[in-house]
Order: sequence, then structure tokens, then C-alpha cells
Amino acid sequence: MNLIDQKFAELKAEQKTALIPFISCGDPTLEATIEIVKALESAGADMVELGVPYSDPLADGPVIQRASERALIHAVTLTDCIELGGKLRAAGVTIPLILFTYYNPIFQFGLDAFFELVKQNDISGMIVPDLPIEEDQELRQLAEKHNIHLIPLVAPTSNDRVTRIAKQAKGFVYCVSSLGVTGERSDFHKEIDEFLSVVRESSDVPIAIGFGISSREQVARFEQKCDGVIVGSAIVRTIESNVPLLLDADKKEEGLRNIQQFVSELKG
Ligand SMILES: O=P(O)(O)OC[C@@H](O)[C@@H](O)c1c[nH]c2ccccc12
Repeated sequence: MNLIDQKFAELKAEQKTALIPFISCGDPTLEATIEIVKALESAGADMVELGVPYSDPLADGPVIQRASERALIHAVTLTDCIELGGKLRAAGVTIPLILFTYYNPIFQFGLDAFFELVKQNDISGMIVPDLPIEEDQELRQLAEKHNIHLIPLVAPTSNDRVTRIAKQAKGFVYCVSSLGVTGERSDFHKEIDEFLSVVRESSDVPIAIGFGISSREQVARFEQKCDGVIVGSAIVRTIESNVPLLLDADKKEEGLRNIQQFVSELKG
């Protein structure tokens, strides 16, 4: 069984909702990312999205873009990010790992070699935000063959494609709460609740919501309606403000505690 399915089944039995942080790998260093994921897990994160830093992102807002820039100073590669999976396991992290990457790095890497490495490093799912359903056949088939969940995104503007996307989804359906780029917001798409109901009806897998969620109140609002809540920019911004501490051997623990505390608050 895939770890993502197992985690959602456990949470369902306890009537709980997954908290799913997104972070950028290598922000501020790959070593720090290992410590950060351990802190996220201790704070109650149920799975984690490992973002591959990319110089030409599509929907990343300014906070995630700056995180990518910090990582790319050290020339973090797709291979580094995938191998982080194995390193996280060696460090005792047990939550499901989801790789978040644009398609071009995968394509450059070569699909077969990519899945080999993903499999070796115990990654359970992937999100490829710029690959539309019309073009994801090859990746989807390989993912299925390797039992790695290809998690699709749907937006309130996906309209008649929602049903098709949701039906094919593996792991969970990532529902985008609002249009535009990632980043904290005070309100969401005006028909978000109707949209979530439509996705829920069309899908056999859990549904999670992300984009713009940054506070305990917002997490709680969506816990009622969704099986998972994704928080990226708000956590990445907390990492950003702790970069000086994280890079100082004597203050690193304090930085990690600050991140852990913020995520504990989100979790409630
Ligand atoms: O940062 P936010 O607003 O909390 O949204 C989640 C998000 O960061 C993450 O899932 C993500 C990062 N880059 C993306 C590009 C497209 C879709 C989603 C994403």
C-alpha cells in the first residue's frame, strides 16, 4: 500500500485532517532541510511536499520564489531533492514524502531514471503543476507502474475538466483555493465551498486544499470540508525569517524551534 493512502486511512479513522506543509528543498541548505522536515513532523505535519527549486516557475508567488533563489545559490538539483528522501528516512522521518516539481527537470532527467531514483528514495507521490491532464499519459502510466501517486491540481476555473481530473487522481486531489500565484491571502475564491463539494462528489480519493492558507483559523475553516490542508508560503516565510539562526551552528536549534512552534499552531 502507498504510504499516502495509509496515512489518510489512519486520519480518517481518527476523524482528523492532514496538515501538509510545502517547503523548498535546500532552503537555506540541504542539511537544514533535513532538520526542518524533522521539526515539521514533530509539530504534527502528516506528510510533506518537497519543492524542487526552479528558476522559471509558473505559479510560485514571491515567498516561494525567494526560497528557490536561496536554494539555487547552492545549485540544488533535482537529484539532490529526490535523494533527500533517502536522507530523511535515514534521519528517522516516517511521514509520506511528496515531490513537487515542474515537468521540464523530469523530462531532462529522463523518465525511467527519474522513477528509479524516486522509488529508491521512498517518495510516495508527486505533483507536477505544469503538466495538464491532456499531456500526462506517459508520466501517469510510469507512476502507476511504480506505485507512486501522481496528485493532480484542480482549480475553480477547471470547470468541466474537474470531474475527469478527479476521477483519475491518485493519493488526493489538490484543490486550488484561489486564482493567481501562491502566497498568503485573507479570502478565497467566492465559490470555494461549492467547488469543494463538486470535487468531493467526483473523486474516490481524499481532497486537500492549498493556496493562500496561513493561519490556524483558515486551516480550521477548511478542516471541516477537506481531508487535507496544504500550507506553503506561510511556513516558507517563517523559515525565511529564521535563516540567520539556521545557518548559525549555535542558534540552529532556536530557529528549528521557531518553525516547529508555528506549525504546531497551524495544526491546532
Ligand atoms: O504557498 P501557499 O499559498 O500556501 O500555496 C501552497 C503552495 O506553496 C505549494 O503547494 C506550491 C508551490 N508552488 C506551487 C505552484 C503551483 C501550485 C502549488 C504550488
